[in-house]
Amino acid sequence: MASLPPAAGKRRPGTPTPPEQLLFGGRLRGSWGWTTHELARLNASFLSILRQIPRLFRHTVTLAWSADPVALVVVAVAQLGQAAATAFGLLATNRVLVSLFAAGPTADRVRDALPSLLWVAAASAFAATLRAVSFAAAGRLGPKVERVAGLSMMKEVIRVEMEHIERSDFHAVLDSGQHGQTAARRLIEHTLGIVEALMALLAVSGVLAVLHPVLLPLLLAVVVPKAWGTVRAARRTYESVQIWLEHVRQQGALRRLLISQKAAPELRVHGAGPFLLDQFDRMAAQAADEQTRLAHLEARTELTTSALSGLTAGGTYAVLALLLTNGQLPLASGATAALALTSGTAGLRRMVSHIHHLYEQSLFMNDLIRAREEAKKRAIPAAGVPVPEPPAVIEFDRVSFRYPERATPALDNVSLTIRKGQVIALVGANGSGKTTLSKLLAGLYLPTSGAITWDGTDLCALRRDDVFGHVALVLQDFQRWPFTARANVAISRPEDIHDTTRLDAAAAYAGVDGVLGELPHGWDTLCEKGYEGGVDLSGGQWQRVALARAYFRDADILICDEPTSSMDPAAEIDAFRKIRALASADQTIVLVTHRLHSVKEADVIYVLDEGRLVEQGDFATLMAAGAPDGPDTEAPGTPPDAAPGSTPAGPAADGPHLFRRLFELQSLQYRTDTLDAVPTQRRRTRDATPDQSPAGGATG
Ligand SMILES: Nc1ncnc2c1ncn2[C@@H]1O[C@H](COP(=O)(O)OP(=O)(O)OP(=O)(O)O)[C@@H](O)[C@H]1O
Repeated sequence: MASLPPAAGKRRPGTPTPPEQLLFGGRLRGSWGWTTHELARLNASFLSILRQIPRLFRHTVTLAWSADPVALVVVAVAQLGQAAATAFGLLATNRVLVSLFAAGPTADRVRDALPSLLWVAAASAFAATLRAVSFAAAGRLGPKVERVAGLSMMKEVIRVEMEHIERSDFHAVLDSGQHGQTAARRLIEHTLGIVEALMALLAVSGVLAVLHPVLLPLLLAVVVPKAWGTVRAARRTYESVQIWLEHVRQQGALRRLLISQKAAPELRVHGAGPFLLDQFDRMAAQAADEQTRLAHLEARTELTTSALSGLTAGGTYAVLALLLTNGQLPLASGATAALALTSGTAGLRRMVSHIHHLYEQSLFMNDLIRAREEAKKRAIPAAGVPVPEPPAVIEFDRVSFRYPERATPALDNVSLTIRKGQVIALVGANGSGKTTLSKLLAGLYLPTSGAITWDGTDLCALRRDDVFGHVALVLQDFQRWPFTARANVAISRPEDIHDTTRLDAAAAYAGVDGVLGELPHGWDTLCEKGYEGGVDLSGGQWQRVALARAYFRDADILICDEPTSSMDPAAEIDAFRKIRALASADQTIVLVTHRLHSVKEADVIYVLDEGRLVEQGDFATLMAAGAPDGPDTEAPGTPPDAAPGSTPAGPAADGPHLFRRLFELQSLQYRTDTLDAVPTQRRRTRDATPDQSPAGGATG
């Protein structure tokens, strides 16, 4: 293992360490919106934080009220009661001391002090009971606030238009918002902490004011150095956390990779394991150095603040002594004041710390609110024209679509028609726009220009939930839900999740019944390796599960995007046969595929090229187009200079009559592969029997 780098020392923001630069190209900032808090937190002074307290306080109370008003009232009453009990307890303590310090025999003095002592005990028991009540109510409030805050955001997020979900700027806002969920709970904790400390402080201040007015500023004098120390240490820690944030993130990424199942083969065979471990070790050493640096600084600050605190406390007690010797304060009151000062300074210290944390958490909470509001603005409209029946005709009229942050359109002026019960095939080279077209058809995206109509009504005007209700999807990058087999299939129609008869039918349809039947817990087996009882499926088996899921949805329009790319040839033929069979049951099938042999039976094949629709027709028409003796069907998008009906010397994947060319290319490839396989086979046979080969005979 390579030697470790020298101690990291204090690191300037924005300077990546060598492993960060080597593996991640610098800092791993991504587009996480919450990184914007770095500056906010580093630049905010304690005074500016203090100024925001009323607003934060209002916000927290509103949130808590919406989560559990009863618990909030209980906490408030209990805290007021605690403050009153503390003040009463201190005054009763004062009376105890007055009795004890009075003249006369000790037995009499103790007897005199006894009733006040009982009041002290009662006040302390009352305060303890209220503390427990407040603690229990706050414990009830915290999770509820977290739930309300989280739900309020997620409820909006799951309805955001796809187009916005894919925008990096909006994603950053969502990412920030996620941190606000736990922040909501902490916000409550710190607000309650501040209230509790404030109440205690008010009680103590009241008592001190009653004893002697000069004692109040003394209370502040003791706590100021500690408050300064707390804020300084907290700010230093934040600064360090923020500056080293990416470092920690990268370390986390490396740690996950080192134990990842997916990375395991390359970690071993390519020797990536030791290399990454070395980088990880360097990063860990740098992080440890930073911790050491912080600990040293903290010790220094602690020493300084303790010294200052000691000095101010000394001064305070000197003033107290002066008051006592001058006779301005009775001895008993002096003792009570000492007790009150101790408890007051502890309360003040707690308050300073809570205020700082409250501010920090409020930044995250603000993000949650922003994410919620932004999501609401970008939501799929809930209203629209109802779509009770599946459409007889879906039309694309000069539809173009451009992804956000992309310069060129993914679909360019596409016009086509899909009729109920048809099998439609979308074909074309990689990136030609097939998946995009099928997502527009499903209502996931709306056209940038042009219109998609369902029986004459513009898709944009339809109630989108109804549109989705008529569609089932098997996407190329379908979700492998880390749930049970049951949930994986039934998630397309969750209301029927317990309908095992329908589940079995879906599994049989997709040809995955055998595999699922052998799972250790049947339908309730977890399809996620790495957890107890969890299993993993092969790529082809997962694809069948996705197909079963689409079947289980029982929708009128089935869109299958490369549904068989991981299946073996027999499974693929079987899957296509079954998918096509659905069309005869009045379902409309849209098949996106590169396997051109499997679209022979499609009613219409639409051929896309760089976002444009360049050909359309059934298989026979498309194959005949441009053939030497075939019809001279000029395809949409055929370049004007291309000679109609001309046949190039060999198959090529572009130019006019694209479908025929692609098909011939695939057939030729298949024939070449088959022919290549023969000599290979012969070679293998020959190698296996050297004695029959000439070489084998010569050496034998
Ligand atoms: N989510 C996205 N954001 C930005 N651009 C995208 C997105 N999805 C696709 N594209 C771009 O849009 C174009 C069309 O992509 P699309 O996935 O529709 O093609 P495709 O024909 O389905 O390709 P393939 O055969 O490889 O699946 C491509 O240039 C692609 O890079």
